[in-house]
Amino acid sequence: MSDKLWIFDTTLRDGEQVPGCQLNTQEKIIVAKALEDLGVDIIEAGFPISSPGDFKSVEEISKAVSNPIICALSRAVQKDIEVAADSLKYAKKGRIHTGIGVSPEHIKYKLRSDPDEIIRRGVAAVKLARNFVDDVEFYAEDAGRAEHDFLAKIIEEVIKAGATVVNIPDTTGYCLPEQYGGFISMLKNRVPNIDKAIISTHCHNDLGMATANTIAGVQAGARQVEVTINGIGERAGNTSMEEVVMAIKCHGSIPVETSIDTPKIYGTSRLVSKLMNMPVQPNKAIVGRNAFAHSSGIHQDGVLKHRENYEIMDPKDVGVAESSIVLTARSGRAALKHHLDALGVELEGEELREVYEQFLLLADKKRDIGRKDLMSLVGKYVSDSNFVELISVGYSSNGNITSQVKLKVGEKEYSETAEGNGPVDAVLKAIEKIVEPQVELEEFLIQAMTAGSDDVAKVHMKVIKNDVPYFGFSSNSDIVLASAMAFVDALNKIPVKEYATT
Ligand SMILES: CC(=O)SCCNC(=O)CCNC(=O)[C@H](O)C(C)(C)COP(=O)(O)OP(=O)(O)OC[C@H]1O[C@@H](n2cnc3c(N)ncnc32)[C@H](O)[C@@H]1OP(=O)(O)O
Ligand SMILES: CC(C)C(=O)C(=O)O
Repeated sequence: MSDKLWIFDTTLRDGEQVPGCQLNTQEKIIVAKALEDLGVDIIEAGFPISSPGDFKSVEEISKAVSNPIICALSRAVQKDIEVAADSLKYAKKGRIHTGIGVSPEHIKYKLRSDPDEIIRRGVAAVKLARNFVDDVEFYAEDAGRAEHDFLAKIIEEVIKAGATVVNIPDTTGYCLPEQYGGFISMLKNRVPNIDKAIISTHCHNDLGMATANTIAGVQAGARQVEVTINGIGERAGNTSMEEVVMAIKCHGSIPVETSIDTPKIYGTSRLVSKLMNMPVQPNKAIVGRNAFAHSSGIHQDGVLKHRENYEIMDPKDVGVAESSIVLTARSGRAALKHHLDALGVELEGEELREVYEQFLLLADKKRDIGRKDLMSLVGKYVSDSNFVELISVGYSSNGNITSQVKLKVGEKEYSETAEGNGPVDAVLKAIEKIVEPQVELEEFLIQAMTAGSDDVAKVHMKVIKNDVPYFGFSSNSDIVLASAMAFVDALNKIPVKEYATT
């Protein structure tokens, strides 16, 4: 039987401490609802004493969200705790998170205090918070640099005072996994009443150890993890939720389970990144753009033969539709063939080898090769199916723009007219009317080849039919005609049998 691992999300508190990432109340509510939907157990919604805006956000999140516990942060200061309690008045389940620094540095230089006084203030803070809520979490700030004896003592005392969760933060991101796990084991072994509280991890990433330390903490007995989406947070950030959740999911040997609905991870990551205006680094584990992108030949061949050769998790499990095979100068024939097949160009043997040689010459010059490049490489191999034939294209403007299009589909000729917000739109709409069942136009790119007004327009188009993408290309000095030709080119890539109902 696995234990429950409580997921405490602090994206809206520690995550929001990232310079330039502050959110307004409405944006915080959007994130809080997404976190609820994702399945987090506790949302740390803010530090209410810090500003009227943060107070309001905690209040509004308490109203907007019903399943997770809503947590408000405070120092071990009477006013902070009273204000935190007030901000939680609408929460169905509210928690006050209070605490104080416990390392020699914090006690001496930050708080200008002594160990006995720190224990007294910690205990008083927990007792005061318990007057307002039953759920009180105590943080032993900078526990990662604390002395074991003192940490064990203060944790014992705050549990006696009523703390239901004890948080052991590696505030400065200093610990190595063995050391951090050692703190948790030490507390489990030495604090007589430790089983009366849940031990929580809160790790910072200053040495890139946040996830490793959190996992070490869980392996040593912590049953709550404090995490943020995309690992955002003060300085180098916090432990990233997606990493911890997926590490646990991938390693059945860690005897805990979470309530996170993992296919919602990617969407939540994008939402937070967009609202906080904070791009996700491309190589970020789980949610980075390249997390499931394979760019070198040996890996691509391996993935194409059997995905698990190079993937330890299914991208769908975290909400990424599929892995991608990116064509670069390090790609091999397997990857090239994979992309050509997707374009409907089936090459083998000598033909494939010939195109591969050309591909490498191009790939050495360009960083990555797109579909347009491929189409120009294989132009002579593309079958020129003319199932759909463009006979004529015209349009008139009389206030409204109306197109007239004549197409031959199979053996039959069709004429259609359509209105649009410009000639290109009107012409494409008329073609869409003729070509049943409908295709969906997903990408449409017009590029000028030179800079003159007599320029030739290059058009690239992607249409979707039955979830399969088809690409069309053309060039002409008449933009409207070039667009119609690219559309028809894409339609001709669709297998003829798909037009059976026409
Ligand atoms: C580890 C964490 O606390 S992470 C959260 C960090 N987040 C924030 O700091 C954002 C919110 N903070 C704020 O808005 C402000 O700092 C406030 C409202 C809390 C305090 O503002 P001010 O009263 O102007 O104090 P200031 O920020 O300059 O200094 C912090 C004071 O709190 C004290 N303090 C710091 N942590 C604690 C604590 N956990 N318990 C008690 N006192 C503390 C410091 O020693 C310092 O006191 P001093 O002025 O007597 O030396
Ligand atoms: C408030 C505490 C939990 C904190 O953010 C830290 O120690 O890093």
